[in-house]
Amino acid sequence: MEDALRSAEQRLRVAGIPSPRVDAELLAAHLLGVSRGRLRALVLTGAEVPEGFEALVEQRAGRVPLQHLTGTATFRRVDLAVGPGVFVPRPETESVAQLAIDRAVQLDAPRIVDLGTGSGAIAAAIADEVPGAEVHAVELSELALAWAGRNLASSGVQLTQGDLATALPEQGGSFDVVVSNPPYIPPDAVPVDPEVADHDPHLALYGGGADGLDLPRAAARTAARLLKPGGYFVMEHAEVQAPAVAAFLAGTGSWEAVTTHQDLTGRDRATSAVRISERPGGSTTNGAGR
Ligand SMILES: C[S@@+](CC[C@H](N)C(=O)[O-])C[C@H]1O[C@@H](n2cnc3c(N)ncnc32)[C@H](O)[C@@H]1O
Repeated sequence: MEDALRSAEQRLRVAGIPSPRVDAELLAAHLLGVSRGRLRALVLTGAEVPEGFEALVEQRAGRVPLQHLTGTATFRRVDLAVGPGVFVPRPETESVAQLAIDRAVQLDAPRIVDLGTGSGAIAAAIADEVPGAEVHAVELSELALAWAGRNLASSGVQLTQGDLATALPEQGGSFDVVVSNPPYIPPDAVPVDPEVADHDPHLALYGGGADGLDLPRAAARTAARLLKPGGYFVMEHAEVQAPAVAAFLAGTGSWEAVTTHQDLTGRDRATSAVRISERPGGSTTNGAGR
């Protein structure tokens, strides 16, 4: 098998795959139904290359996402089924989920909503890691909803089809945490990687407006509507959008403690804020007596 893995690695390198050896091993492991660690042990024993391996390598060389070929994406501690029609969850979003989890675990029976849930990644991770949480997830796309339905079936997460701009109209002021990784790419910023440009749904990528921030602004408005005073909002965005996101949150008068957060590579990829309650006279308080 080592020879086949080497030639697959070479084929994938030429095709521009950033991690050719890892991808080759993961494809072989997928076909054999074993972990990558177990695959390495099998390689040492001289095991045969699995049937169908070259065909999968060719598809990967054609820049079909690895996760579409294996049918799985791992997000924090959960394995999610993914494929055509749904956004493949990204490692940087794990840090956004972490922020929501860190807040939620401090609360008794917190109510949390994930706006634009896609595969259900953030909602599933929160349900997995926050005992006693009531988790909701909202998604507009029929195709993504089907994947999320499958991934969230045994999680207890309440999945709703709807627009994040108008989501959960009966539940205003009742959530402790709102988390979102909304579409945020500006219309003129076409993704470079074919895996993204050709395989992630456009509905998952483009945020609307010249700056790509129409949907993030809508998510923030919805978060302000859904959160209790003192509730926590955290949202992913592009690095260059961090100042604009902080500015529009600070400018609404609905938020305090607006904070930019870095991902694991040190880039400004998320912003959080705490909901202030509105008093009749227009002044605000976070509900904590200040
Ligand atoms: C960038 S993807 C993130 C998916 C998932 N939360 C994740 O982090 O992997 C954005 C998601 O928002 C959904 N979406 C786009 N517009 C929406 C809208 N107006 N209302 C609700 N969901 C929307 C897309 O279909 C997509 O699943």
